[in-house]
Amino acid sequence: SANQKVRTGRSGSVSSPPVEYDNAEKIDVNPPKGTRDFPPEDMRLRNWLFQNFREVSKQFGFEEVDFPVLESEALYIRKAGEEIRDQLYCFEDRGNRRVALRPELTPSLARLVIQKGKSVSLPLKWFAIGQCWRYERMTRGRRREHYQWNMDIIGVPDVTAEAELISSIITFFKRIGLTASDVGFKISSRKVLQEVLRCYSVPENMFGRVCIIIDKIGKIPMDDIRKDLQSADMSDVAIEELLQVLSLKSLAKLEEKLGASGEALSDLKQLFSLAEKYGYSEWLQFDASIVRGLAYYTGIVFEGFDREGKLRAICGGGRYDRLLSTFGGDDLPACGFGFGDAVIVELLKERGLLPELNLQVENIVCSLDQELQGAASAVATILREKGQSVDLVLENKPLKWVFKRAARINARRLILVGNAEWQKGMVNVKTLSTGEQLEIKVNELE
Ligand SMILES: CC(=O)Nc1cnc2ccccc2c1
Repeated sequence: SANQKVRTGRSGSVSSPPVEYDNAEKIDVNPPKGTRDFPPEDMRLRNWLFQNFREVSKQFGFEEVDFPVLESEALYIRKAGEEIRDQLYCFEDRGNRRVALRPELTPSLARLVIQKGKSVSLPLKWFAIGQCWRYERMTRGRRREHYQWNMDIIGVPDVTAEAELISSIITFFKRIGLTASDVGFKISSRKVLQEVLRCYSVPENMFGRVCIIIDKIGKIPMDDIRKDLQSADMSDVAIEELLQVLSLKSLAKLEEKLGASGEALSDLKQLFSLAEKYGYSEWLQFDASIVRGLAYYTGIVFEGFDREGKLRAICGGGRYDRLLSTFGGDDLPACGFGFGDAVIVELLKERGLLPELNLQVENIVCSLDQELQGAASAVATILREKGQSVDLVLENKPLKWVFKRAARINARRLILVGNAEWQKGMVNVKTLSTGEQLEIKVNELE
């Protein structure tokens, strides 16, 4: 804008020092493209969602962890052609470091596990709720940030860990009113893919890339999928065989295809039998086409979906036994999931399950004349020290205004501090729902 003195700072990608804004111009009061504010009513819903995430995590014995939203870009540079890489919110900071706003939480968790090294006893059961970022050309008008709930188990090689993680998500779904007829989980294992690729002697280092290509099935035309697979050194025969295996929806059919000896089948059989014991079999189905879009998964993968098929995946996760060594650490068996804050809210809206969350203040306290303002604040303090919430009227307002505010903030009681009563050490307490009015000694307020 005219008032903005553009400094002839250094050009290029190095982030330039802030420019001077002359605030005579009106600033844009909307948040940056693709981001959201959380005014009170939205913040109540977000807090309700996160409270449920937290309580389930606690119920499963997980400890909360957190990491910086800003990480070294190096954490996310994987060469498998992931979408998350194309959309990395990365830049060079003023110390010329390549940094990125985190697109996911798992790499930070892996970094912290390596940093903690031998000083932590396994298994680790950690959870985090954090804002994640992507930089998309706004042509797609999609959001550039969302919050993710992550739960990870580090140090357990068996599928008992995956079974426990799925159980925690089902517990969450049940808490917010969703049942197995609303949502389900598609389960597979990347070892299915691995066993097929080995049959056709596709080099191991193509594994991550092939997974990312397969994850695009249903999102881009099949011809492009085939072309991408050819560019990943796969023969046409191997491609057709792979696509055939990926269309399988029963473990019996998979066994016919791969034989009973592979790890893929034994992992899946064990997981489905554990599901039986947990009592959540009806929530799961085998679906060989599920690979998930992150290169580092190595075993079981799963995603939560809405059975009406209108929405994108609700959550997703899997085993990633090799991630730590890609950061130079010693490998540890690991599995986890990410659960975003967007699709779940769309689903709850669809199902009419959004909770009614109103501001609720117990008391509104106001003085009936100027010189009693101090008395009113003393009454507010007494109530607060008893653990009650108080909205103290801070200006000299007419009673009509006070009643209107009391209704808007949904106060249970109106406490009026008036001269005559105050002389007797009393206040006037009005229960707003019934209109009942009492004179009560200040020190008998509860
Ligand atoms: C539906 C939605 O908001 N998705 C979303 C929004 N922001 C992200 C940011 C980083 C990574 C994934 C993201 C995914």
